[in-house]
Amino acid sequence: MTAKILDGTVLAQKLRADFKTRAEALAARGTRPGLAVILVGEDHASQVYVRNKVNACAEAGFHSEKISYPPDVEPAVVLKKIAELNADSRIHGILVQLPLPKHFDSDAVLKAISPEKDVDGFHAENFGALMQGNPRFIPCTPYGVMKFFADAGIDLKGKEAVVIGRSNIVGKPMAMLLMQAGATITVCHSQTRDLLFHTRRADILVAALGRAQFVTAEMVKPGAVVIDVGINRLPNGKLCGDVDFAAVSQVASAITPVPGGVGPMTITMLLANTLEAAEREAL
Ligand SMILES: Nc1nc2c(c(=O)[nH]1)N[C@@H](CN(C=O)c1ccc(C(=O)N[C@@H](CCC(=O)O)C(=O)O)cc1)CN2
Repeated sequence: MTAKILDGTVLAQKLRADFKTRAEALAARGTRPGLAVILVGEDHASQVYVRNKVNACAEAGFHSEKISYPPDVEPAVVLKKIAELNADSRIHGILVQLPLPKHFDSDAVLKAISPEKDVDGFHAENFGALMQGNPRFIPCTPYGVMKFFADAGIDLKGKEAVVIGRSNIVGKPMAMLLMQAGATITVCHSQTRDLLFHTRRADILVAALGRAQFVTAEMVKPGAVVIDVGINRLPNGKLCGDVDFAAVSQVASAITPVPGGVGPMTITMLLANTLEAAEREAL
C-alpha cells in the first residue's frame, strides 16, 4: 500500500484564499483583522515561524504587528505590552511565540492575554471551554489536523485514535477534539508501558512527541491514517517529522509529510482564529 499524501500546503492555499475574501468583506465594513505577535529571544526556529505568521497576515490582507524582545527582557515589560495590546482596537488576536525563556512563567503570560484575543487558544479560560466542547478558539495545530480529516472525508466516529504526546499545545487539545468527533482516544507519553500495543491498534495515529523519525512502520496498523506533528532537524540539516515517512507511507492509507503537512496548517488556522475574532467584534 502507498499512502495518500495529505498535503498541507495545498489545503492551506485553499483555506487562505477564502480567508482573504472574508477579510476584504470585513475591511469594506471598516474592520481589518489585526494580529500582534510577541517574540522573546533569538531562537532561530521561532524567528522563522514568527516571520511566516507576519507574511501570511500580509498575504491575507490582515494588519499585523511583530514585537520583539531580547532574551533577558523582564517579564513585566512583556506583560505591560500585552495589557496595551488587549486595549488596542486594531488588534483582534495576540500571541506570544513559545517557548519563552526559562525566567518566564509561561502560564502567567498566557493568562495575561485577553481571552477574546487569545487566538492560540492557550488561555486557561479558552482551554477549559474547549474541554467542555464549547470552544472560543481551537489551538492552531490540532485545529489544522482536524481540517485534514474534514478535507479528506475521514470519518472519525468509532475510530481508535492514538495520540503520542501530551503537551498543552498539541497532545491534550488534539485528544479532546478527536474524542468530540466520535473517536475513542488513547494518549501515550514517556511513561506509557507498551507503546507498540497502543500504536498498532490505532486507526488514526497522531505523532507529537518531538523525536525524529520515532514512529516506524512496525508501529503502524496497515491502513491507518498517520498525522505527523513533529518538526526535527537531522544532523545533515534536513527537516523531518516524528514519523519515518518513507517506511510508514508503505503501510498507512494516508499520511502528512514534513515539511509541507501540519506546519503550514498551523499558521493557516492562526489566520482563521484571527479572522473569527475580528468578525465577532464587528458583529
Ligand atoms: N504561540 C505558539 N507557539 C508555538 C506554536 C503555536 O501554535 N503557538 N507552535 C509551534 C511552532 N509553530 C507555530 O508557532 C510552527 C511550527 C512549524 C510551522 C511550519 O510551517 N513548518 C514548516 C517547516 C518550516 C521550517 O522550514 O522550519 C513545515 O512543517 O512545512 C509553522 C508553525 C511551537 N510554538
